[in-house]
Amino acid sequence: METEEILQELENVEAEVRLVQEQIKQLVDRQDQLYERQSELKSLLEAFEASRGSPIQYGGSSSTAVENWSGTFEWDSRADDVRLNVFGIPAYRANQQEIINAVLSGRDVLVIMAAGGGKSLCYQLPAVLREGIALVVSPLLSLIQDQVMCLAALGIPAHMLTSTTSKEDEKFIYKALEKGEGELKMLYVTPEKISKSKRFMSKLEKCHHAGRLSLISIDEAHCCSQWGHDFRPDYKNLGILKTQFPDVPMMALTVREKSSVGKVVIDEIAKYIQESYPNSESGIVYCFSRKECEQVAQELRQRGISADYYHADMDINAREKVHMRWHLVWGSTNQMESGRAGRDGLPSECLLFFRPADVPRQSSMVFYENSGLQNLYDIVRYSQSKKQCRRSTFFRHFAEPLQDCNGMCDICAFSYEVNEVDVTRHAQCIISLLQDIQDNNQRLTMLQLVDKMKIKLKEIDSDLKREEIEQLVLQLIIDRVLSEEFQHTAYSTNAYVTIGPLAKLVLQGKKIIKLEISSVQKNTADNKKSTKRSLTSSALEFELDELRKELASISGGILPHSVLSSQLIRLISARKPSTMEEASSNHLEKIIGKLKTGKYGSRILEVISKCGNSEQQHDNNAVSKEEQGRGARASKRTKKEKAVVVVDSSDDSEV
Ligand SMILES: Nc1ncnc2c1ncn2[C@@H]1O[C@H](COP(=O)(O)OP(=O)(O)OP(=O)(O)O)[C@@H](O)[C@H]1O
Ligand SMILES: [Mg+2]
Repeated sequence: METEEILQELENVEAEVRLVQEQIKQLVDRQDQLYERQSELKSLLEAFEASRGSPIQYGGSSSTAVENWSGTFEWDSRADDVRLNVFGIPAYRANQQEIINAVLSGRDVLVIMAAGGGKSLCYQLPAVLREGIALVVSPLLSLIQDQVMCLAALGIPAHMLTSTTSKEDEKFIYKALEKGEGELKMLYVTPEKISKSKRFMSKLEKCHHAGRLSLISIDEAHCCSQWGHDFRPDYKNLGILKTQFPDVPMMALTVREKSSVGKVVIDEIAKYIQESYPNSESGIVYCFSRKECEQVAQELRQRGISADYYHADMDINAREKVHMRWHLVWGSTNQMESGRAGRDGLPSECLLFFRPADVPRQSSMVFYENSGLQNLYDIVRYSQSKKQCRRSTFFRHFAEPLQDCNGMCDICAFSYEVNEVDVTRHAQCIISLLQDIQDNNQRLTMLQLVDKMKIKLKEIDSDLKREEIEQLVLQLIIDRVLSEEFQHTAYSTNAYVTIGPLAKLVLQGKKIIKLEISSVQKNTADNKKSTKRSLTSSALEFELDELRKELASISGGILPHSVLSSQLIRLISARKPSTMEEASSNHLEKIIGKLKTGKYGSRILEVISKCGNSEQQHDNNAVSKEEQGRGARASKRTKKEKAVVVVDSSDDSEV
């Protein structure tokens, strides 16, 4: 062989070695990811077993014994006292007490709870009750600051050790860890601190060695998943904490995607059917998919409603059987054509359950249809509107002469108090966030964008609720400030949110964005009292909201919801306590606890009495509004004679 030939072949062989090495690296990475996903799925299964109370058999071994954490424990009264009188929280939400009991019993706990579900209390309350210092790992500075400020406002000595911590604070913290000097109950760090700072880890070891490390909590634990959009490499190294401190109870907390058929919606539908149609009238309910039909029909049967499902995948005999027995049938269809009820000309009722999170599911199915997206966005505008009479929208859409609605739609029948809130700066925030994401060649689905905005909006001191952020993103899409972009994968089509043609006008302040927010729950027509309460409470709620903003700024810049949560505002408005302490059964301390009563009680009572005086005024208005609404509803309800159709939408081909 000539030298050239040898050299040539050597070059080819080396090039191939490099290629094979690259492929091996990719396969090893892929293997890591798969191992990661495997352990995630196993822990999700265990959590699911725990929540169902029965082990799930699958390929791997699984036999999780589920202890009963909702029993009584020696710390119950202390925990109740701290929950009410320190955190100002009147009652536990679902699963919180069980989680807290498991942690206080020294167990490691994986908490999978919906966004806004109340995960923080699950580690903050045990931290207060246990001796020593609780360590909390959280991925975002803004989240850490928010929690440390809230805790400080409650008198709980909490500190953060991050890149922004001053030398002096750092010294104080290290002394508290190492020697137990100074007041430190909760220490918040970012995952980087654990994986990069040897000095910190040595202090933490000394703290543990002295028996002062009470609890370790990993918040936003989904950041350890390489599959998620929030993946944080430093989260992958947090396992070191369990290795180093095996006897310290450890919690990982994350957010479960809301189930495709929310339990809350099912409860609402069941309640509506049982209350509105108690005499077993028949009706049809349309769902988004065949799977949801089966799911929801089953859920309703569990609530005592005789329901069955009916869709194109069933064989003809099964369909025939269900059709003959028709009482309440779930049809699978698309949601957009709601309102097919009453085609026989008789009075009927139609209920459309709409939530913004449904839209990406729909848009990824219709985007390639001729004017599919436009039709969908028209329905979204119709569903989101809190001011536009629903029937007039239909008349206009079908170019029919406008007729008087006479209270036949919810907008005309119930008097919402709708505020048009200027959310231009929120919109600008969303656009710049998307700009950053796109500059990093990333993309966000609507729900991922909402998750990120929830955190970001706290920085601009906005307490827009999650559903209002979802509503805003949708409105920006409809107004072409944002757009949807679709990408096919092997299994599905994903809808992403990108910057739209009119974004620039918003950034330049040339386009104002307003959001319709109904500040008053629609006042049910059940009785004058509830109308009075809802109208009066709207004024009282508004005043209390103003008060919490004022008190928050006085108390050193904590966030308004740390002074009074929206739920506490609603409770106070509903109960209108007249005294602070035990003088009467309905006293403020019972609602917001000792600490908040001591700090804010007199101001709150002042606002209640001020609003109470103007209540008379509201009464008169409320009664007259109620009479009008009641009259309209009366005429509508008497008109309903026969079968009820509770329709989510319709598609003849499948029913
Ligand atoms: N049992 C309760 N009753 C009333 N309010 C509660 C309760 N538990 C928590 N909260 C309040 O609910 C709000 C959300 O709680 P928290 O921030 O802990 O939710 P989260 O589950 O961490 O949400 P996210 O997933 O968005 O981080 C807070 O204002 C908190 O004070
Ligand atoms: Mg949280």
